[in-house]
Amino acid sequence: GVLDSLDSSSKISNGFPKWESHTPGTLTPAGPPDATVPSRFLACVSREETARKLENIFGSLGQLGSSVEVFASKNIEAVQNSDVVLLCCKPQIVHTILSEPGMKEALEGKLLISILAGVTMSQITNWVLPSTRVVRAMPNTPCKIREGMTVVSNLPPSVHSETDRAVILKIFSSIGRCRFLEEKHFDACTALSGSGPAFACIFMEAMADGGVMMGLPRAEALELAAQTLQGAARMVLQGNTHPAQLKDSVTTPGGCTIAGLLALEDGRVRSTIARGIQIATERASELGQPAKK
Ligand SMILES: NC(=O)C1=CN([C@@H]2O[C@H](COP(=O)(O)OP(=O)(O)OC[C@H]3O[C@@H](n4cnc5c(N)ncnc54)[C@H](OP(=O)(O)O)[C@@H]3O)[C@@H](O)[C@H]2O)C=CC1
Ligand SMILES: O=C(O)[C@@H]1CCC=N1
Repeated sequence: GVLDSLDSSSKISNGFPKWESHTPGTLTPAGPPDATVPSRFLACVSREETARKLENIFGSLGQLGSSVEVFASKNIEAVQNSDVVLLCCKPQIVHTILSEPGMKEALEGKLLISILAGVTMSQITNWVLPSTRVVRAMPNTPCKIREGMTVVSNLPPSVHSETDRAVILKIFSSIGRCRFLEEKHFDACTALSGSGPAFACIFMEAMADGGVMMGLPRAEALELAAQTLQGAARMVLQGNTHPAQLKDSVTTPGGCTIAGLLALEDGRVRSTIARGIQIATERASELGQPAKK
């Protein structure tokens, strides 16, 4: 089911929020119609060429794909015909898009969800009319296979209805996990889960390289590395197990795991990774902001 109990007030034990088991759903309604499940999707791009590409992709998706209409350079028309608008352009051009003549009016009274890194709610709120309900979300690329992690900014009850919350959860928990957090954490979330797949892939590639160095064929080395990372991650998420516990349970006294762990620690692996998140967070905070002189 959806993770609607996972707001910032969820209980923490042993450093872990209490996770509910979560099977990502789909946006295709089963049973009676549900007002919180979008039934029509309008995808906006700027170029005809991209529009054709998207049409081919959606065309190959069968029933779900056929509910998507692609618009090239027709943002106003698409927004006029929508209840919920997902803003997914590059941070540098958001102001241009929101300043298109007629855009403010087209967005009046609507839910506007921005996935832009670094662009704050207050910036977006300043570019739209007061009746537009602005929300920030930070998804990541595993959303493509419904294994995403999306963080959504907390919804103040004075602005958002239960329907907004339900719509947001339907959208993002259909493509992975979804959690609400305060906006002040967004740059860190952008670095950790938004950029995180890239960091995880570097680690995965390095593990595979180590296997190749020791004579494993490349393809098998990569399979072993990827499935091992997936398995460890699932043990953490499904078992509410702390990574340190998992690590200790693999580590036989005097065995090979501790030998490998010490070599990694000599390379300052943990502080290097943690600093990577710190630097990416700092960079995220600069995106969508005026360039410093
Ligand atoms: N990549 C990631 O993992 C994540 C990215 N984000 C955020 O998502 C956003 C998009 O990033 P990314 O997907 O990499 O960027 P892309 O360049 O791949 O996508 C941007 C899209 O915006 C369209 N576009 C550009 N100008 C306009 C316009 N004037 N009107 C309508 N559509 C337009 C482009 O269409 P066309 O190709 O036709 O020009 C393109 O389809 C960024 O703000 C980023 O911060 C957030 C979370 C994760
Ligand atoms: O690198 C970026 O700016 C975007 C935001 C999060 C992931 N990619």
